[in-house]
Order: sequence, then structure tokens, then C-alpha cells
Amino acid sequence: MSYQSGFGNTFATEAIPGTLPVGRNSPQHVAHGLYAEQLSGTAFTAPRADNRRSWLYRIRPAAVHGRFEAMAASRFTSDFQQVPTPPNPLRWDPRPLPDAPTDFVDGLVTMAGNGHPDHQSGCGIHVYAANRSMTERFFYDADGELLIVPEHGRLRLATELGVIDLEPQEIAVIPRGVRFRVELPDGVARGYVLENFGAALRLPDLGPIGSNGLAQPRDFLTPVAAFEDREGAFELVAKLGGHLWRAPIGHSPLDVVGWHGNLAPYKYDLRRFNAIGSISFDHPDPSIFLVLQSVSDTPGVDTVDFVIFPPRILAMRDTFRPPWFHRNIASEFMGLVHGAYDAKAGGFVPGGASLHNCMTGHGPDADTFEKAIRADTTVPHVIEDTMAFMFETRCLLRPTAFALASPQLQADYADCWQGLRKRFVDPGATP
Ligand SMILES: O=C(O)Cc1cc(O)ccc1O
Ligand SMILES: [Fe+2]
Repeated sequence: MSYQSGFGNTFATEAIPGTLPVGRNSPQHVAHGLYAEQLSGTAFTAPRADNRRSWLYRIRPAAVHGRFEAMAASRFTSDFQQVPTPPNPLRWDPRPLPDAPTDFVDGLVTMAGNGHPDHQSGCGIHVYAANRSMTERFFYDADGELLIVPEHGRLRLATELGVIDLEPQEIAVIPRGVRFRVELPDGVARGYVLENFGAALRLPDLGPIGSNGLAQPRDFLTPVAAFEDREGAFELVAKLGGHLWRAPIGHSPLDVVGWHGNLAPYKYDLRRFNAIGSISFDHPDPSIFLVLQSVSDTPGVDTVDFVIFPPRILAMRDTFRPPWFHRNIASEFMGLVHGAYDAKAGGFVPGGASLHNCMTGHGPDADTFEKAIRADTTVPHVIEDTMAFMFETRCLLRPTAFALASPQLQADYADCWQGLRKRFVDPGATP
């Protein structure tokens, strides 16, 4: 498997030499009898720094397929108004792996979200559990870009623009509209998906951190061109306007022999993240762990942030080192892909999830608190074997009816704080 390195770079790649036209995009005749097709991911007139588009040279244009018919209502949805959103902290155990044959698309269920794809704002948060590779079936999401976070089992993402091999602790991003299928090299797979309806994810500015640190551009990998020349009775599934549609297609749409441009899928190994933290005192805001952001029209207030909590060393002295108790305007959906999370002694396990919505009080559980106030903060504490993440949103994250009725929802989650006894000693009170 080979990749091209760099975030948002303009790439040029061909699986057959001489495929790409030189000095132009759409010659009268494309090499090898291919069709030229542009895929644009931003408005044609978007500023150059934001503008994303690629030119695809393919065996058949994307328009060659049968008529789309609506699929039955699915648990993979953009309907976030199904039920009122409770202010309770919510936490889920991992979803069991399926017994019945289930591919990646069938295995997607929506946990929460906000906004709507019609308005290009907000996001859907989904989890997948699958046990069957897609072979005769292809998918694209016109509603949003997909950030895939595997937790269990590897994925092979065969996309129009090339093949990405992905394992837990890595992530992949598939741009809006790019067709792909998902193979499961381990036979089973489970993980999380962020469907970003807003502006394409980008690397944050680093401000005073300087020109290096956090996720570094060269660690983002985009596949080289790879194509399939396959014919058969296949199916193309699309998500548009919050609904799933299916059309018959007589060939593999992964038939792009060469492409150039800056709109392309990519992967990133979260273990490459260069964590920055406090080396004096106090626990910093989690924005120091920002990997990718979808900026909104309000400066500094993102539609959605992808944040990770990677292995790191806590050196802060005379400090309560775990995350503080807090209430935020932002809403926080968390998942765990490896190990344990330092704010929760138990109950939050790989494949599980939690949701702390706007202004819902939360923080370290009672056990973590007790340990942290006893810790010797003159010595560094090495946090190893961990990889938690957060999808943090500007707007309320509304759980679906499915998520709230799920048998994996932990009825007793809020109990983890109820043992935080009163410690107050009023110095003015008579003993
Ligand atoms: O709630 C959480 O565990 C996520 C989180 C971590 C942190 O270090 C600071 C704030 C925050 O919301
Ligand atoms: Fe939080």
C-alpha cells in the first residue's frame, strides 16, 4: 500500500503511466479512453486556501448507474429531533458485534447529532459494528465528510481515489461524495464515525505553539490511484438529505485510473500526535489536544472538533491533575479506542461512549478524585496505553431514540459522582 504525504496537498497520481493530461484538465480525448470528471468539495469561488477539488480520470463517468430508490428508514439517520434531549450525563457500553451478516453500511447506527445536512451545518455521530466485507456494494455520503475511528478490527477502505488500510488508533477521512466500499480484513470491525455536514476538517492554527506540534501535516497520508475494472450486478447506496437511497450499478465505481487535486481521502495515525501540555501547574483546556476542526462562520467557534487524549506525561505540581469538574457551552461525545481514560476509573471501556451535553456537570468520577488528591505531584505521572477521543460541538448533541433506548445505555452512570461526599469544613463554625 502506498501513500502520498501531506495535509490538503495538491497530489497527482496515476495507476497507469500517461493517464493524467499534462498542462490541462479536460482534453478532447483523455488517455486510454478514459473520461475526465471534476469532483468539487467547496464552492467554485471559495478562497484559494479553502478551495478543494480533484480531477478524476475514470473508466465510466459517475452518472452511469440506475435510478435511485429510497431505502427503508434506517438507524443511520440525520433526524436528531426524534426525542427530547435529557440533561443527564449519558454513557454506553460497547455495542455487541452482530450475529447476522452485516456490512459497514448496514452496521452504522446513529447515536447523536445536531444541525442538518441541508444547511451544511452540524454533524452526525454514529457507531458501526460489522462482520461482512462490502464486495458488491458501494456507498457515498453526499451529506457530509466521514471521519472514521476504528476501535476493533482493521478496515480496508477501497475508495475511488485509492485504497486506505486502517487499524485501531488510526483515523481516516473520506470527503463528501467519494464512493467507497469497506472490507474487513479481520472478519469483524467496530468503531465510531463522525459525519461532518459543515466545512471540511482542517488542521488548527498553532498560535504561540509555533510551527510544529499537535498533528503534523506530513503524517497525513492520501492513497495513490488504484482502480477496479469489474462488472456485475452491484448496488450503489447514497446518503442524501438524511436518507439512504439505493441504485443498481453494473460496474464498480472505483474505476478511477488517475487523479490530481486536493480533495481526497486521507488517514492519520493518532500515535503520531505531538501532545503539548502544562509543565508548570494546572490542567489545561482540552483544546490543546485538537487534531482536526470544522470551522464555522464564527471565528474560534467550531461546528465540530476532533480531540484526542493520547499517552502523555503529567508533570504539573500542586495540581489536581485529572480533568477538572466542569460545565461547558460545548457538547462532548467521547469514545475510547484503546486502554483506559484518566478521568474515569471504570465503566468507560474501549468501544463505549459517553455524552455530556451543554452545561451538564461532569468530571472525574469519585474514585479518580480520591486518587488524584492523594497523588504525589512532585513526581511526573506517565499515562500510557490510552487513546480516548472527543467529538466536541458548538450546538447541542441530540441523542437518537435508538441511543436512549439502547440496552447498552448505563442506567447508573451518574452514580459515579454521587459518592463525592461533602468535604467542606466551615472555619467559622463552632465545633
Ligand atoms: O469531560 C471530559 O472528560 C473531556 C475533558 C477533558 C479535559 O482534560 C478537560 C475538559 C474536558 O471536557
Ligand atoms: Fe468534559
